[in-house]
Amino acid sequence: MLEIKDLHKRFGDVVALDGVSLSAKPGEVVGFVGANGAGKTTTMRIAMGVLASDSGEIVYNGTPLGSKQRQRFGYMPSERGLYPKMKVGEQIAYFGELHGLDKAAAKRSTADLLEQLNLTDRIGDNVQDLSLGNQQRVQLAVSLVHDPEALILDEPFSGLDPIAVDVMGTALKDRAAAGAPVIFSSHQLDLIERLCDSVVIIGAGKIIAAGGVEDLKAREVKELRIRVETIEDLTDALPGTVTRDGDDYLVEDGDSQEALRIAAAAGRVTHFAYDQPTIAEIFREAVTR
Ligand SMILES: Nc1ncnc2c1ncn2[C@@H]1O[C@H](COP(=O)(O)OP(=O)(O)OP(=O)(O)O)[C@@H](O)[C@H]1O
Repeated sequence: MLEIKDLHKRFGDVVALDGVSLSAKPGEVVGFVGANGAGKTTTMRIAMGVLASDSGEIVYNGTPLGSKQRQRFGYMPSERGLYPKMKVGEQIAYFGELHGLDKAAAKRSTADLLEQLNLTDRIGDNVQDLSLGNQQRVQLAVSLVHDPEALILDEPFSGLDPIAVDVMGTALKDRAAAGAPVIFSSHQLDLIERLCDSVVIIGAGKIIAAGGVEDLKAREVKELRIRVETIEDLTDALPGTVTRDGDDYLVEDGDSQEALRIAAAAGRVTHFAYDQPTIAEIFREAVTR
């Protein structure tokens, strides 16, 4: 388990982090979201030892995270960090060796990743000759080449086309399925909803909401949505405050069993469930609270 505990960080007068804590269990994919300047990059840099905190600690499997263990982590920094004039294959293998793989293992892992990321035919190209999206795939390969125990990725999906998003998403899910805790930041909340087990929302250096994706959604259920095959208008008949959304009835503050009885008496009920908010709605609600 990777635990980021009570981080504080100032840059001069700017309080960047004011008691930030979050954690990821083995196999858990955690989405880290927040407005621009909220503190995501600062948190991830501190977790990876690139930046020192003023206070707080990073704990991995019960003990403070040391540099040797960090070497076994995979990290995608926001500023990226590829050598533009180095060939794709050589570059990925080079980073593998830097993280402790022998030459043969680094080569093998590079070939596997290039295939997984649909980059095999670019193996001999200089990184600078690739599109930005493909450079990002190489960056992901660099962070995965040593079969990392944990992943910390700063906006790995920014600027990717939908196919590349799927490739990247699958790569992250595979790594989590192999037992790695995965934390990544993103502004693409639909992706967070699709890929993550948990979400942590940061606002102005503080955690403002956190929890399992399903739990967060269930906690803030909205209206009861009813679809019924009938030519009758049930707006006045249904209990509580009733509004229409297309052919659907949205019932707020009404007794659900009574609503079901009335709907079923009018016709065949084809949908009867509480609407759940999207992660994007939960985020907007949390940051404006
Ligand atoms: N090196 C630095 N020097 C001074 N201030 C900094 C530095 N790095 C970050 N900050 C400030 O710390 C705060 C948090 O920034 P951070 O980059 O962590 O936010 P973020 O959530 O990653 O934002 P974004 O979504 O825009 O990438 C901001 O107010 C930022 O201006």
